[in-house]
Amino acid sequence: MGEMLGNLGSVMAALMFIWAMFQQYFPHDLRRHIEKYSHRLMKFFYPYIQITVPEYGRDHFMRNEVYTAIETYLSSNTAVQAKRLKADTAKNNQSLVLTIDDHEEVEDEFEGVRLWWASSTIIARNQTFPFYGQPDEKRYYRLTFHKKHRDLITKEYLSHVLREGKAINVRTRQRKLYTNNGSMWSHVVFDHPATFHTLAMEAEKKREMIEDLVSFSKAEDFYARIGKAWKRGYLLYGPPGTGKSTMIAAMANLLEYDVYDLELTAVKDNTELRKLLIQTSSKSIIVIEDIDCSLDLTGQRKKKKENEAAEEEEKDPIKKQAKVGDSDQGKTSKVTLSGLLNFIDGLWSACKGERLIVFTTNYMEKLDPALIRRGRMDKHIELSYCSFESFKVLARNYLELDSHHLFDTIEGLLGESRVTPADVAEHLMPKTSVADAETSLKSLVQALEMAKEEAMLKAKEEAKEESSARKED
Ligand SMILES: Nc1ncnc2c1ncn2[C@@H]1O[C@H](COP(=O)(O)OP(=O)(O)OP(=O)(O)O)[C@@H](O)[C@H]1O
Ligand SMILES: [Mg+2]
Repeated sequence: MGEMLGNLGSVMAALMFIWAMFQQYFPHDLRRHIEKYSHRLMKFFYPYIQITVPEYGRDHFMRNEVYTAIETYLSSNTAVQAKRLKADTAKNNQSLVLTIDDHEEVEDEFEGVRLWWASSTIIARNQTFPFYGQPDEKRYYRLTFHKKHRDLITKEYLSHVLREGKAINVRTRQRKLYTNNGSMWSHVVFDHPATFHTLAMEAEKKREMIEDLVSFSKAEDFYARIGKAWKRGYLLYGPPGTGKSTMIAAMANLLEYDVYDLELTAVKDNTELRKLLIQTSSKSIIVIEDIDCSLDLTGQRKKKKENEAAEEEEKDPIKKQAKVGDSDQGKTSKVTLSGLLNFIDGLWSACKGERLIVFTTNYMEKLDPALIRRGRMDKHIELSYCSFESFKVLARNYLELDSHHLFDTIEGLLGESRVTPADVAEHLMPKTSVADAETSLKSLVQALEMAKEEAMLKAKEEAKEESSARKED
């Protein structure tokens, strides 16, 4: 079949050449007639249908998504048949990707129906200046199948190929960590090793979190049905060193999402912020760390003052006249909380695809109520001081220990002191190459005893201050 198609291909190429000559030298009407009859003739003798998928879309800038999906599908399903393959490395990756080479043909089968894929190129010259234009290589895939299977192939097979290709692309892609520099994102490969397995947190809380994330990632139809954008907001709060950033990495690893670490202080104004958010891709987590520090939370108060001033100006026509021209600049000079929230709730939701948005803070109480009101951030997650359960996760990670005679002492001490998982992790980290688990645990016990004493002293002082304040009253 392949050979037959190959011969047919050469005949077609010859015909095309003759046709090009005709186009140049024959009058328009005659050309149209010949075109019509040649197509009819083709239909009669040639029982196959061909579908062509070019590498680049009409705008020539964006690589055709369908082409990419087909390329991936063919590399993993049928490339073994091809005798000539193209080898390339995946972007930023060491692994080798094999795709079928130009003018190579492979066969595929779908529900008992055979079909053929060929990869080809055409050299197109710049038509306006044929002598000066650079030859422009256009690559495309051509699918050939018998016309009696038209419905099966165009409806079911093609969507099967796209689905498969896209799924493989998602599985094998290198994930990225984006950071913003003004209104531009730049990225590095995201390679954080944190997982929910290594995250020190109560098992029940962890399970709930994983379920929430996984069901979100699978809920495309649900979100479409209820008419809500496929987005979910998390607010992670807790003291420094309790694992907020670590949890974000674990979330990204669990769902295989990219991470956009949005530094709001580097964003000039709400317009720039919108630009950045629109550029984010689907399957990503947008992170704003320390939201209380990076946002102009006084925005509202400032605005109020501005409004009062504006009212005064309204009353005073001379002042109003003087202000004309610069009134707009003041309003957009900074990213404001309302700018951020309006965009997240509003227009940005129209961007296709799933996205998580995560805010972190050390001070829940400092946050503007507008930010934490229910329905805005879907989930509030507290990461707190190290519990015994969390400690056990760390002991397993760092020391490969499930039990030890010091565990009971540690459990008691953890209940009476406030240390973060980061502090605990520091003591479990082997300091020398000969350090053993016993030494690490002993150093942790010492640290916990000190923390307990400090906590007791602090509590005493606070009680003293309180009683003296009461006496003064
Ligand atoms: N819950 C945890 N599980 C595992 N490791 C943790 C946890 N919390 C902290 N750590 C360890 O402590 C280090 C610091 O934690 P992390 O950066 O996640 O804290 P954070 O809550 O983001 O702090 P900050 O508020 O200062 O940003 C991590 O690199 C990790 O090794
Ligand atoms: Mg952090």
